[in-house]
Amino acid sequence: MEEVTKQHFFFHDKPEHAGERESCHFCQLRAFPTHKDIPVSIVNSLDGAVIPPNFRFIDRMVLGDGVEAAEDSFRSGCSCERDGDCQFMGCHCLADLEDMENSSADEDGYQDDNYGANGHSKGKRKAYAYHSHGAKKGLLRSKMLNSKEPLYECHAGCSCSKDCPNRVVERGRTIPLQIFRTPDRGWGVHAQVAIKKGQFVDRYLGEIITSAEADRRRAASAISQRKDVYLFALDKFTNPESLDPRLKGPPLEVDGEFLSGPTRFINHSCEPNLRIFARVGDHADKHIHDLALFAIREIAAGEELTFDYVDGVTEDGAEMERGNGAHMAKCLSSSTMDSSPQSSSHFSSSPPSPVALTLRRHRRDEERRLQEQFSLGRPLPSERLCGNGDCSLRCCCIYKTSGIYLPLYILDDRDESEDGVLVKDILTEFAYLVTTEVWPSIEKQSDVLLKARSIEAFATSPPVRTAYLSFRTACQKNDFDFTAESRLREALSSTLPRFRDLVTALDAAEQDSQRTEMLIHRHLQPPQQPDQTPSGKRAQWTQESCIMRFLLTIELWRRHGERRMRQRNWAWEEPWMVAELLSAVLLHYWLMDREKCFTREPTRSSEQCDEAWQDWLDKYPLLEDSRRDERRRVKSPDLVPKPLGIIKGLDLDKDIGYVGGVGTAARGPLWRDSRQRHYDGEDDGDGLPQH
Ligand SMILES: C[S@@+](CC[C@H](N)C(=O)[O-])C[C@H]1O[C@@H](n2cnc3c(N)ncnc32)[C@H](O)[C@@H]1O
Repeated sequence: MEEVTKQHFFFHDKPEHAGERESCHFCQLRAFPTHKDIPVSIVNSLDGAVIPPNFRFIDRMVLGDGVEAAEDSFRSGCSCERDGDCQFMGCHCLADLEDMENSSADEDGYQDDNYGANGHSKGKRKAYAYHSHGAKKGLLRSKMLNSKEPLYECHAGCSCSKDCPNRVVERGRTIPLQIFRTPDRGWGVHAQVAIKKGQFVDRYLGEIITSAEADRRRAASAISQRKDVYLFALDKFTNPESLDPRLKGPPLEVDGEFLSGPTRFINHSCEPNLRIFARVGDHADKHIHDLALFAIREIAAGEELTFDYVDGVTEDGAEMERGNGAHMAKCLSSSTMDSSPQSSSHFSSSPPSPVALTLRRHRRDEERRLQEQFSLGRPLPSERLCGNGDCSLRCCCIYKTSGIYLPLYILDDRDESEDGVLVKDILTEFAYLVTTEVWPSIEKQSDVLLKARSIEAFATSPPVRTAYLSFRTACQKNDFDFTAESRLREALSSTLPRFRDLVTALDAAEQDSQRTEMLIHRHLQPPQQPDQTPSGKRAQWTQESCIMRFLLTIELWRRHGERRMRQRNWAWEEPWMVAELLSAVLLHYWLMDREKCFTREPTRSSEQCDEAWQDWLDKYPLLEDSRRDERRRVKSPDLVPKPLGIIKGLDLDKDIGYVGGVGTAARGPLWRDSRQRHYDGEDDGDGLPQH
């Protein structure tokens, strides 16, 4: 404290610091209630520069004209009985969190208290972002540090106490900070105490202004590029499809140039030690979310604090893995490197504002690209499997591949299977053989190719991959033993009749949205099983319900694609055919998985999902409504699959994969029955073979 006061006098003593005396930044800082215990100090031992006289320190966000917080009637908080309950999925504040289905442990070796070593749930699922006990208590978990997920915290509207473990940002800065004069980059910030990896440092404060006002200020600024480094868009939840008009965009921005806290003086680095996170308290205020800075590694006392102003987004719009060499090269090349010996090599010597401008452009391009994806058949994030856009059930949100419902993993193809067979050939061959099995009546080779191509497009699409990962996770969590192929075949074969009936029921309910929604919800969720609980029931997955969920999920996606003319060849005529084909897809994925054809990549950002969609849309362009166009497109060389049998050395039925249909163990696949009936001229009434 004493030292801080000396620095204060150091400033004020000299005549050239008259400006500081007049605006007295230090008086402002001293006025903060926290100043005694966790002061912010200002020190300049290099030159006569003072903090700009028109700058004012603030300790909370200031709402500019036209910016409003949510009305009280929209506010809500959790009603957890004990503070400890605010760490679990049941806490209302965590309701928007991605379901950490696959994530009971993170790379810190962190394991949920309520999960056994094998990851089986013993009770409630822990979901909040911070470590809850031990030396790391209150620090952000590594899983979060590496992600771009927002932080959802408890807040004033909650029933928990101020000591609730999920109020880290709300409790505020705990580290004394010092604004100091750097030799080459104006002011910078350091702490005279060590900071732990995952520790909250402070919020980036400023005036929250409308996007129009931000544009006006940019234009008015003599050097508008410079202005950009103080403006941060609050766009974490911006979504053109949002039902909330405040989140549709363009987003509000925080201007820290004239009103801000000490973090406004933190410089940019390509090798930062801090990262900025969106933090939400009351969900009604997502449009004015906080920007919270956390340490992403251990920081020594006195080390300058820095963050990457563009956080890994490069000029060409790609998001690169942090710490990766390419990211570093791009980050550095976007500004001139200062090679002077006294400056550390990771600081660029010129302001990174051109990158910030590029980022803005990149965001606009990104939005355009997304709109194009939606127009080509990617489902809108607002679409739900059950068809009700207001439905908030997690199971209905598989199309939402950004924000809080970003899948935790992406299923990617390896180049080769364990036995050295090209994975892309396996999928192409699968689609081709299924086509010739199921539709033997298609005679023209070009029509067979077209049909096969559409089956391949369906089977390799992102929603089918996501559904398979959920299936696999559920099987593992519930100890369903499908290690023997025969077991999965048996389970599939006994599920088929019910699934076929469900498809028939969905067809019948086509005009009745309520009944459709009810049918879908019933089959996407675990069924209720008798139990000792007070209600006498407990939701519990069974083998059959897991299979039903997979089949129904991809069936709804098939219907979606068909409706949107994504692939009109996804019209598969009859319920039994749908049931058989979708079962064949599941069995095929399972077999390919067993042969190590896939990798499971942790999702780092929504851009990764966008990429997966883009790859798929590029590979399977939208078929136009006219046959003529389909033919023309399918003739393009990269669209024509290899003709049957030319994939040398690959015999799917024997080596890997599966094309034979599921049906019943005794009678074989349903399509064989149907073909038989077709040849015999037989008709068994409903056109369905009996199981
Ligand atoms: C948000 S301010 C940071 C505080 C600033 N140094 C100051 O004195 O006010 C951003 C400005 O700091 C400077 N700056 C930040 N990081 C820099 C870096 N790595 N190299 C050079 N200048 C940097 C640029 O002038 C930039 O416009």
